[in-house]
Amino acid sequence: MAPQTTGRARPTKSKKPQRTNKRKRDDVDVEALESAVSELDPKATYTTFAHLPLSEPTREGLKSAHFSTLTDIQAKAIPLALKGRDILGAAKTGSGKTLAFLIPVLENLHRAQCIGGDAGLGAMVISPTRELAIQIFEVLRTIGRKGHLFAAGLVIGGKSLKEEQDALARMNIVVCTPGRILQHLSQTAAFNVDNLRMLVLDEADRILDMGFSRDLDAIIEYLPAERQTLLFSATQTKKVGDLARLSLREPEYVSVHEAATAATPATLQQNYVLTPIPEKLDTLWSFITSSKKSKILVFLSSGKQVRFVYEAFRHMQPGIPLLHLHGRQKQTARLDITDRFRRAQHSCLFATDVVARGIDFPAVDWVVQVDCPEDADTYIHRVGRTARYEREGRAVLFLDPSEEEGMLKRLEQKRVPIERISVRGKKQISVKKQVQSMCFQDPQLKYLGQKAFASYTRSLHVQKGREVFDLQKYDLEGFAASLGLPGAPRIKFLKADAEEVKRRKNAPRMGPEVDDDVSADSDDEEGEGGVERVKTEKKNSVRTKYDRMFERKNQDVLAEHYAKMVKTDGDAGGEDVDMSRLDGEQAVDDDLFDVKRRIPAGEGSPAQSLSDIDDVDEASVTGDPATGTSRTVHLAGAKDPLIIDSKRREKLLKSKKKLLKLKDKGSRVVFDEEGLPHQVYEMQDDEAFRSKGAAEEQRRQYVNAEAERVREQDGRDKVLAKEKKREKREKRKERERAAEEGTGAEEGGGDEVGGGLEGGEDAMANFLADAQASGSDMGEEADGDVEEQPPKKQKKWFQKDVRPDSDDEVGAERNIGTFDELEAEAARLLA
Ligand SMILES: Nc1ncnc2c1ncn2[C@@H]1O[C@H](COP(=O)(O)OP(=O)(O)OP(=O)(O)O)[C@@H](O)[C@H]1O
Repeated sequence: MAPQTTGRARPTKSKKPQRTNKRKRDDVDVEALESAVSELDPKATYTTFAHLPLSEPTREGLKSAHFSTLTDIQAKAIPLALKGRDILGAAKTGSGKTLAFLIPVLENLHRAQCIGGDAGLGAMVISPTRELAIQIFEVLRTIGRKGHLFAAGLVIGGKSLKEEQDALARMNIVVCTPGRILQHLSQTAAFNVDNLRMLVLDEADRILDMGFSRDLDAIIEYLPAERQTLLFSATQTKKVGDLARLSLREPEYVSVHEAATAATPATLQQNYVLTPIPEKLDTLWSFITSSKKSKILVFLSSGKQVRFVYEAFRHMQPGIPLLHLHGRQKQTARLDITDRFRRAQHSCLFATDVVARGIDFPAVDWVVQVDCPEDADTYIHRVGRTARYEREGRAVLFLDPSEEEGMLKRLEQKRVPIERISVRGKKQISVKKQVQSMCFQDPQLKYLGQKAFASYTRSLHVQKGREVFDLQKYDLEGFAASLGLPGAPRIKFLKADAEEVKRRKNAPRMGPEVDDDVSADSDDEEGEGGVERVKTEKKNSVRTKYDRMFERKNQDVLAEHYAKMVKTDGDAGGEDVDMSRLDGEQAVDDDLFDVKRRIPAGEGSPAQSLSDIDDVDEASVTGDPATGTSRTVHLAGAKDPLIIDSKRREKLLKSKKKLLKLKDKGSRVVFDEEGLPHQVYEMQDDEAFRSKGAAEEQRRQYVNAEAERVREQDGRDKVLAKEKKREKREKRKERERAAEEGTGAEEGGGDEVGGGLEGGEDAMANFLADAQASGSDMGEEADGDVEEQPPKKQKKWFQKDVRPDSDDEVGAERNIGTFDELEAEAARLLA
C-alpha cells in the first residue's frame, strides 16, 4: 500500500517497474482469491488469519504486526464482510474491532483491483474523533504496508483544505471525520465518490447520534447507494431508523457479547466510591498520590474541568507526570499528548470524552471517572480504555450520593458489574486549603476554577434523566469551595434557589442560619461531623487577616468577569451565592470585632474632625465621642447620615472633596416675580389637575396644542425666510447691474490706460465677495457685500447648529462704518 497522509506525493519513477510486476502478480492472486472467498463458509469457526482467504500483502502485514490468532469479533465479522455483506458489529471494548473492518476493506478493494488514481475512492472509514481516525489510519498502515498499492489518506482537518483536496483526488481509501469529509464532498470538485464500494462507521452509534446525524445524512447523499456498509461499536445501535438512513441491505448483526453476562471485558475490575462532589478533588488527589507507579486515565466532564484540575494538581506536584487533553487544544498538542501518554509507563492523563472511545492506549492500569458519565454507554467506552485485548485493568467511578441509585440502575440494565468500595480514612487527604490558597495567589487559576464550576454545573443541568442528575441535590456551594472559590459563581440557569434567597434575606444576621452556608466549607476533613458541630466550629473560628484578604481579592481580581458570574446582594431572582454570604459574614464580623473599629477616645472626636470642615455648622453629630462608639454625622445636603465607625470614615470627614460626593447634587430653581424659588418643573395641585379632566385627555390636548404652536411658528419662519431670500435676490441684482455698468466702462476705456487699476480693484472686490461666500476670513474685511452670504459659523463639538431666524439674530449683518456705529450695534445686541 502507498499510504499517504494528506498532500504526500505518490512514489517516484524508480518504483514503476517494481509496481508493474506486482500488479501482474496481483492479477493472478485476485482470481484465486475470488474463488476462495466465494467458497468461504461464514458460519464456520476460524481461529487464525491463516485460515482466511487473504491476499499475500495482507498476510505479510498481519505477520509483521504479530497478529496471528483471530479475536471473536474478527472471526465472526471478517468472513461475512469478505463476502460483501453489510454488517452491524458489536463487541466489547478492546476486542479488536478495528482489524475486523480494516482487513475486509483491504481485501475487498484488492480483489476489485481498486488501485491507483483512476480507480477513484474505493472505501471511506468514518470516525467520530480525530484521535481515533489517526489511530485507525496507523493500523491501516501497519497491515497494508507490506505490498499493497492503495493510496490511503487521512482527512481530519487541521491541514489546509487545498493540501487535502490534492491528496483526496488520488486516494483509494480515506479515513476521516464526518465534518471534514462533508466539507470536501461539497467543495472539492475533483473528489469523486462514484466508485465507492465500502463505507465503514467506527463507533457507529456515536456517529449516528444527534451530534453527527446531520453531517452523516449529508454525506450519505453523496455516496452511491450500491455499496457495502460496515458499522462497528462496543455499544451498537440496532435502531431501525438508523439502518434505514444508511440503506443497509439485509445487514448481519454480529454481536459477540450479546450472550455474555457482562458488557465489559472480564479482565476489568470495576468499582465505585461514594464521593460528594465537594470531596471529589480530595479523593482524586489521594488516589493519584497513592498510585504513583501506575498509568492512570482520569475522565472529567469538560475541558475546563480538565484544565483546572491539571493546573491545580500540577502546582501541588503529586510525584507522577501529569498530562491533560481536551478538544480545545491544538491538533499538534493533542497528538503530542496522546503520543506521550501512549509511551509513558507511569503517568496520569486528565481528559474529556475526546479519548473515551476507541483510543488504544497501551497498558493503562486505571480509568478513573471523576465526573459521572452521561450514560451507561459512555461509561462502557471510558472504562474500555483499560483491560484491552486480554490485559487486566481497573476502573473507579466517583459517584455523588445523589447519583448513586440512578446510575447503578442504568449500569445494571447494560450488564455492567460494579461494586462499591470506600476510601480508607487514613489515606484521604484534603487539598481544599491548598487549592484555595493557590486560587488566591493566582487569579488565572481562580478564573479556571470559576469556568470549571460553570461548565460542570451546566453539564449536570443538560444531562438527560433527573433520576441521576438532579442539580438540586448537589452541594454546589461545597463544590465551589473545593475549587478554591469563595462561593458558587452565578449560574444563570439556576433559578431554583429563589426560596433560599428569600430565606437568607429574612434571616436575622447573627442567627444560626448563617452557618448553614458554611457547612460545606467546613466539611473538608471529617465530612460527616454533623451540622451541630459545624455550626459550633464556625462560631468559634477566628477569621484571620488572610481570610479577609482572600475574600476581598475575590471581589476585585477579574472584577468584571467575576461580577458577571457571582451574584450580588441586589440580584433578585436567583440564589444569592457568594457576595451576600461574604457580606453576611462581614456583617457578623463587624459585630464581633466592633472593638477593633472603635476610635479611641481623644484620638479625634467628631467635633475636632468636623471643625476642619468649613460647613461644620451644617453638620450635626450624634453618638458618644468619649467612649468612641460609632457616631452618626448628618451632613447638610447629604441624603443619608454618615456613620463614623472606622478610622477610614473618620478620615473621610477631613476631605472636603470626598464629602462633596456624599452630598446631593444641587438642583436648578427658577424665581418668580416676587423672588421666590421654584423647581423648574413643579407638580400642579392634585385637585386642580383632576378638575381639568382625565389625565390622558389632558395629555392629548397638551400635545395637540404644542403641535399647533410648532406649526404656526414654522409658518412664520417660512414667510421670514422667503422675505430674506427676496431681499438677497434684489441686492444681488442691484450689484450685478452696478457691475455691468462698471464693466462697460472698462471695455470702453480699453485695456491699456488706467483701466487696469480700476479693473484690478474691482477684481479684488469680487475676490473678497467670493471669499466671503466661501466662508474665508478675508470676507470679514469686505464691504457691504457680506450680506449676500453670511459667514457660516464654525461649529464646535459641543455647539448646537444655530439657524438664523431673523435679522436680529446671528446671520443678520449691518453696514457698520464708524466706531460709533459699532458701539451702537454692540449695545443693540446686548440689550
Ligand atoms: N487478532 C489480534 N491479535 C492480537 N492483538 C489484537 C488482535 N486484534 C486486535 N488486537 C489488539 O487489541 C487491541 C484493541 O484493539 P482495537 O483497538 O481494535 O479494539 P476495539 O474493539 O476497536 O476497541 P474499542 O471498542 O475501544 O474501540 C489493540 O491493541 C490491538 O492491537
